[in-house]
Amino acid sequence: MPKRPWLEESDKPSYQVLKWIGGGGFGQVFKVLRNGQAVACKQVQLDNAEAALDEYDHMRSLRGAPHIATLHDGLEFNRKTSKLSFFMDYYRGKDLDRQVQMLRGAAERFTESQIVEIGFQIAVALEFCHSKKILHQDMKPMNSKEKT
Ligand SMILES: Nc1ncnc2c1ncn2[C@@H]1O[C@H](COP(=O)(O)OP(=O)(O)OP(=O)(O)O)[C@@H](O)[C@H]1O
Repeated sequence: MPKRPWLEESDKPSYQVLKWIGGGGFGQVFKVLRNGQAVACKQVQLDNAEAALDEYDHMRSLRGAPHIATLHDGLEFNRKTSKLSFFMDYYRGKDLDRQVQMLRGAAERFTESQIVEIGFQIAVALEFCHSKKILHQDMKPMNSKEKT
């Protein structure tokens, strides 16, 4: 397990899972209650520890970036489940993929000004990443959420 000074090892998580949000091959995202606050928790298996630590480091350097979820302090490794967890601001609402599906189902579409606003926000966020020499590499509608 690669060492990081801020890595906390424990048998007992510091949070309570409220619901599963989604996930891909690499990790799963949950809405959790931590320190009395609802936050998003990304959980990754130990096999993907290097990638998870990289994502954590990148998110640390993106703190304060416009339109990017802010990372919270604390990276936890649970010895019992062999899972790494890190935390960020939780965004309610549907991801862009789901919104498009719903609009399509109702034979509707985003308006031109909505498309411009969404595209602009994504471009601003990516520009910030690039200014920190970070490439997203997995930009897709499912990874974009509406701020409600
Ligand atoms: N901070 C957050 N608040 C609310 N929902 C989130 C947050 N971060 C991610 N999600 C949602 O959780 C789901 C999974 O996110 P994740 O970033 O793990 O996606 P992925 O890229 O598909 O997975 P992987 O990185 O494992 O390939 C997506 O639907 C995403 O919109």
